[in-house]
Amino acid sequence: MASTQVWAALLPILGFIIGLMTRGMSQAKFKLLRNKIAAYFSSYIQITIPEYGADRYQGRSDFFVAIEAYLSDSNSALGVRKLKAEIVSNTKKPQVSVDDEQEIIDSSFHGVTLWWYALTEYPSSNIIINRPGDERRRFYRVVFHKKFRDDVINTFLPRVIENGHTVIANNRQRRLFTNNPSNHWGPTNIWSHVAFQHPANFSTLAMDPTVKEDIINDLNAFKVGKGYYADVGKAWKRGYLLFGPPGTGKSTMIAAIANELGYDVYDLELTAVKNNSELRRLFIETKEKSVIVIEDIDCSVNLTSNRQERKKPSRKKSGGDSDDESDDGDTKLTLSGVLNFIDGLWSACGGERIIIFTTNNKDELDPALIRRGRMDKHIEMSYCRFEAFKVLASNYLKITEDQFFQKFGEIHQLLGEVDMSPADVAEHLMRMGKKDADACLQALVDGLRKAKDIAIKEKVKANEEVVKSMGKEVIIEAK
Ligand SMILES: Nc1ncnc2c1ncn2[C@@H]1O[C@H](COP(=O)(O)OP(=O)(O)OP(=O)(O)O)[C@@H](O)[C@H]1O
Ligand SMILES: [Mg+2]
Repeated sequence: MASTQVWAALLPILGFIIGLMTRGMSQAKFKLLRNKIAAYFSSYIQITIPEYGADRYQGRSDFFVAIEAYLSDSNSALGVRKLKAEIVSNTKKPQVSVDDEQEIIDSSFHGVTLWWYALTEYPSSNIIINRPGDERRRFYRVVFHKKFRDDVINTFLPRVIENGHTVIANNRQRRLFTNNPSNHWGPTNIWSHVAFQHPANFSTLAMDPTVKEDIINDLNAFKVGKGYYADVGKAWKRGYLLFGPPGTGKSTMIAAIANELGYDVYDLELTAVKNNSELRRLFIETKEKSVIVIEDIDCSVNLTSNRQERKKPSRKKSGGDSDDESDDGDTKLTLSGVLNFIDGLWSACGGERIIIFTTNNKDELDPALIRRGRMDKHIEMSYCRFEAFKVLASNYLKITEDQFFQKFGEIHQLLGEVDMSPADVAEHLMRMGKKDADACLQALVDGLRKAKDIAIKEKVKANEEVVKSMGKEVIIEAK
């Protein structure tokens, strides 16, 4: 009762103070102050996320940046009138975010109402300003009822961070990295990069449509598979082995995979890697959401013989071949180092990586390198058959089977008899110097006929040589 009387006496004084404080204040600022006071007296709590931590040199807080991205994309932000746009390095378009002093009402979390504020403070004390921007403190503040405290902290805020990261990933200019030889490493330039702008995608990739669909499903399941991988206790990564003759689309497929997933690409040149520890360091420096590629793995380094040499001595441990470091691992790149790279303990750091090997000679690879679990999916890129040709015809000439029924029939038959790579077929379909689509198709028919003649002649010659050598054997046996 006594406290009620005290409040009754204090309220007019409080009203007077608020009146004084808000005199001449803009409506937005008044709203902020009102909410601050409400939060203070009511059962609402607030969490503040500053742009920089105690050490400004560590850069902007990841949490702050994620909230900025989350709010720029959230439906709740649609009602906000004041936005700001900046060109941030490594982004494809201007990054739009909510401007300072704005209030956003967010009810995306099971209908719970949360209020977000984008705020800036200018410290009044005389501080020493070292860098432009140091004179102000920006932060986000989220206010909500205290009964949702645990849900907000344990579920909502982690979701905000995740959604924010997704928005940032979608807006960022993707990069193609390549490793520098170790004698060029400075403090940071272990990988160099350029913007990744390869136009390949799955709709323009010519291959068996069922295999293509299977790969797309596999990739999409991988992308959303974080929980699944955690449940089954596996690192969140997947290995693909692409094999097939030259010009069948292995490199094109890598670009299509990176574009499909929206990942960066790390093109790892093994010949520039001196030893196993260098390889491990390169791996640690890769970021998640990336495709790590080793092209022509059979030609890169002599990994097969390495393993065979190492099989002979008895020092091979019994626990498998991925975790034993050979003595020469400090001076050389060994198979053990590459196996560790793919699925050793280090490979689990970060997660969300696709590792791709390509080769023209799958049979020459060491089985340990490509066993399931390391290279989970083996994809054969084969010579161009009719289904693949139809995709190329549509890509290059914008034509379908109904328009050139007869020519398509002839090509169908020839592609069943002749092994021609999609790269060669594509070359015939290029319009360079040809009058129209019909001329391109005719060029392809001619090319296929010629390839067929050559193949027949080679077969006849090979048969003759077999007969000749058999004849020699018969004579030797008769002797
Ligand atoms: N399956 C395909 N679909 C669409 N285009 C293809 C396909 N295969 C090859 N091409 C075309 O041929 C060119 C060469 O293909 P790519 O470099 O992907 O072959 P590759 O299998 O990586 O060859 P290599 O084994 O020599 O590295 C590409 O630029 C692409 O235009
Ligand atoms: Mg290639």
